[in-house]
Amino acid sequence: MRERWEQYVAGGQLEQFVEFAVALNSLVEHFARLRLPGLTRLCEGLENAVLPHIGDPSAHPLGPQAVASLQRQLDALFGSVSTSRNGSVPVRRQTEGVPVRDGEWVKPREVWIVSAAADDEVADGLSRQLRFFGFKITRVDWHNVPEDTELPLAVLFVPARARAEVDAEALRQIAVFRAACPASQLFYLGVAAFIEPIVALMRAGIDVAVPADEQPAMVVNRILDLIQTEEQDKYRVLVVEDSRVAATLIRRTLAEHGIDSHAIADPGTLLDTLKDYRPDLILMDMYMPRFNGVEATRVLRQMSAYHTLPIVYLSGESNIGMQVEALRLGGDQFLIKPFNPVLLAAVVKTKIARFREMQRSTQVDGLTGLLNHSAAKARLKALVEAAGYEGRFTVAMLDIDHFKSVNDTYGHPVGDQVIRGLAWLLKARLREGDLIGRYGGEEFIVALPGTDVLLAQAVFDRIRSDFAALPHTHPCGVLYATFSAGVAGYPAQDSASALTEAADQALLQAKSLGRNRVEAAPD
Ligand SMILES: Nc1nc2c(ncn2[C@@H]2O[C@H](COP(=O)(O)OP(=O)(O)OP(=O)(O)O)[C@@H](O)[C@H]2O)c(=O)[nH]1
Repeated sequence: MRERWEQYVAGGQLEQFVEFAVALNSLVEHFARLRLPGLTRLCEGLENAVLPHIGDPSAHPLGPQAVASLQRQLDALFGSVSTSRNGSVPVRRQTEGVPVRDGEWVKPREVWIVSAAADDEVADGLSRQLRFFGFKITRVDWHNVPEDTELPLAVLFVPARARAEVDAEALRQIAVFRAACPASQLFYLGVAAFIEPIVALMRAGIDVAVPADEQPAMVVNRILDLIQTEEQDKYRVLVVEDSRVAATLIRRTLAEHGIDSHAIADPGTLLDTLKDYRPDLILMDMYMPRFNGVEATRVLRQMSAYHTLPIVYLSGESNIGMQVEALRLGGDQFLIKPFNPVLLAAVVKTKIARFREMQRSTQVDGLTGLLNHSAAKARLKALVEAAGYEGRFTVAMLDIDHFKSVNDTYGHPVGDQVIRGLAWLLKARLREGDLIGRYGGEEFIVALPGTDVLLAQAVFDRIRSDFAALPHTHPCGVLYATFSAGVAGYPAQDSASALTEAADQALLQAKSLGRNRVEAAPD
C-alpha cells in the first residue's frame, strides 16, 4: 500500500489513486480478519478520507494540502502497525496435523480490568470469573497505562456506576489506552442505553459498549468468543458474464480483496455450477445469449436452495425503469459498468457478510453461542471425513450430573447459568479447530481432531475437576455442579455416527459408575 501511495504521489494519476485505494481496502479486510480492531479503525478512517477523491477525476492530481493530510493519516497508521508488532497480538494456534502437547490445552491470556475504586464489586467479580476460565488478570488504574508489559487480548473499563454521560476525562483516558493497545478489544461496561454516550465511547476507541442492563458476566462470554472464533472460509463469488474481458477484470478486483471467484459465460450451466462451487453471491450480467440475467435470477428464486443467495447485477444498463424491474424480479442490488472496484468489493463483501451471518444464526444455540444439535452433527461428519482413516480423532459426550435437581432446587435461570458455565469452560479450554456443540438440554458434544483417546481422557478429566470447582452464583449464595463424560476414538470407531454412539455408551457407563468421571469406550 505504501508503494502504491508513493507511485500516486509521483504520478498523480486517478488510476494510481484507485490502485492505492484498493490496496488500502484489502488492508482493512486483512486487519479485520486478524481481529485487530484498533488497526481496522485507523484504516477505515483513512479509507473514509480517500473515498471522496475516487469519484472525482478532475480532482487529480490532489493538491498539496490534501496529499499532506492523507500522508499524516498514513504515517499514524504505519506507526501503530509497528507498535502493535511488539505486542502480543492473539495468535491463532495451528492444531491440525500437529502432535498435541499437554501444555497446549491451557490458554493463559492477558486481560486488563480498568476500574476506579480498588474495592469495586463488579470488577472483583469479573476478575474472579475470568481467572476461573484461565485468563491472567491485571487490575489497572484509569490513569496508568502499564508499560513494558505484554499487551492484553482485551481491556475492560468498569466505571464506578452506570451514568447517562461518560465524562470527558474518561473518554480522554480511553483514547490513551486505545493508542497504547491498538490490537486489543476494548470493552466498556454499564453504559446507559442512549445513543450519545455510546457514540462518544466508540469515537474514543471502545469496540464493545455493554449496556447497563446486560449482566456483567456476559462479557466473559464475549471475551471467550475472541479466542474461539472459527476460521472463515474464503468468500466465493460466481461471475455470470459472457464477455471474457469483463469477467477477467471483475475476477481480478475480487482476487485483490482475497475473494475467490469462478466465472461462467453461459447461464445455461448455472445450476450445475452452483451445486459444485457453492458461491456466497452471484454477480450477474444483464444481457447474455440464450437467457438474460433477470430470467436466470427468476429461475433461481423459485428454488428453495437459492431463495436468499445474494444476486448483484453488474450491467451497462442505465435505464432506471429496467433496473427497478430487475430488482423487483429477484436481484439484490444493481451496479453499473464500468464498475468502481472499491464499490464493487465493498458491496460484495457486505452482502456476503450479512448472508453468512444469517446462515450462522440458524446454526448457533442461543443460550451458549455453541453450535446447535444439527449443526454440530453436520460439522462432526465433515471433520471425520477431513481427518481420513490415518488421522487420530476423538469424540466426547458430556452431561451435567443431577441437573434436574439443580433446576428443581434453584430454578431454571440458575440452571441456565450452569449450562453456560460449562459451555464457557469448554470454549476457554479447548483449541481453535475443536468442535464444541450443545447436543441437547444439558448435554454437549466435543470433537478433538489430532487427539487420541488417552490424551482426550486426560484433557476432559482436567476440565471435569475445574468445572467441579467453578462456583455458580444464585440469589442465596453459590452452588457447585459436576459432569460426566464418555470418550470414543478413531480408528476403533470409524464413522461420525459410530463415534457418537460409542461416546454416548461410555457416558452412560460414567453415570452408572457414580458420575463426575470420564470413561473411555472399549477399543
Ligand atoms: N435450566 C435448563 N434446564 C434444562 C434445559 N434443557 C433441559 N433442561 C432440564 O435438564 C434436566 C435433565 O435431567 P435428566 O436428563 O433427567 O437427568 P439429570 O437430572 O441431569 O441426571 P443425570 O443425567 O442422570 O445425572 C431436565 O429436568 C430438563 O428439564 C435448559 O435449557 N435449561
